[in-house]
Amino acid sequence: MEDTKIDALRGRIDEINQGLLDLLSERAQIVQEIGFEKEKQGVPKFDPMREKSMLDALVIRNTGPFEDDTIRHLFKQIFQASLSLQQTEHKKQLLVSRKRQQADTIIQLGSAAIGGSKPVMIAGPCSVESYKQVRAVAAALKSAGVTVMRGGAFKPRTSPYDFQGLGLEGLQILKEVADEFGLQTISEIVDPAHIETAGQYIDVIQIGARNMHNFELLKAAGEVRMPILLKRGLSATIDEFLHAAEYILSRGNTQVMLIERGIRTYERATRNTLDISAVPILKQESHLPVLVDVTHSTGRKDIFAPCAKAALAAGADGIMVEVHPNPPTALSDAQQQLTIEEFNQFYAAIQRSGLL
Ligand SMILES: O=C(O)C(=O)C[C@]1(C(=O)O)C=C[C@@H](O)C=C1
Repeated sequence: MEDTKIDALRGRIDEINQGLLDLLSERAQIVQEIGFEKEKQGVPKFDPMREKSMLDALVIRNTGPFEDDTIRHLFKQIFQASLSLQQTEHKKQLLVSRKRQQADTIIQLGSAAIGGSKPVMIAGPCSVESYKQVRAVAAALKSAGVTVMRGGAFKPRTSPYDFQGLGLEGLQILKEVADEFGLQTISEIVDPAHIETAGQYIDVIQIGARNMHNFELLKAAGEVRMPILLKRGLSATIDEFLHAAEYILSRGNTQVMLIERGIRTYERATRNTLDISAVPILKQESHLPVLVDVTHSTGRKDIFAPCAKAALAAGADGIMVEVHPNPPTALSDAQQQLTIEEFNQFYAAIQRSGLL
């Protein structure tokens, strides 16, 4: 007898659930429309004042049996779900989003197609120190078959007393050596005023981890029509990283490569923590090429090779590593740069793995 009563009540609850679901879905569609409108007008999605006035109106009309606080809590959940619906829609609209562009972006750098079917190796000294030093690395890369060289001319360092780079002279050295060996070059630019002129000397502008949130620099990088290598900020979430890339694409420069370089965590066994999961997530969420910098993420030569293999196995489009003819004398990152011989061994090990 009792069971029949519960069954009947449950039957009514099932009907109410259906009614609530229909209403929630209808509400969600309206929320999406508001979201599109806000997107067009550039208005923030979250509107705490509107939420507060809705909650106040609801508790005034609340006749129980739920407490006012419970009503507030339940509706706050609905608002939160609505907000994240608007944000998911917003993400799909991003130019960097895989939802917006299915096909992989491929960046042609001489003979290397970054983001194409074959991953690439990018190597070079941390800092450009002299013509002789860069030339020695370039010759080694050339004979190993590596065609893209990195080298820092402007060096944003933690301490203002550390070597700050050769600046323009460093870019000139890179150009001279790249022309001689037929290499493509990547170098960091830190000042929006240098973005225009960088194209005369280098093939790819790098925006460093410390500048990932420098929006004026990102905007300037969006104005040029040359490839940009954007490093993930030290404490940047994947979402923030993608939005930084969006700044560049939104200005019309679609040639952007992302590079995971380790994030700051409590772990001290490595210089930073290589966020390997960022690789497949970025590949899923975005059509842009994704590279991994094994030098800065780990800071440990002894684990470069396994970490590079892990990155490639996770879907990375390339690896970046630092090489110096004589690391102990290097003006920056002396501890973590490979000698030319170590680089050759490292590169051979990666090639033997069949991942590159
Ligand atoms: O009214 C809005 O502006 C909405 O975006 C809708 C809505 C809601 O779910 O009612 C969603 C998020 C905002 O924080 C406020 C309200």
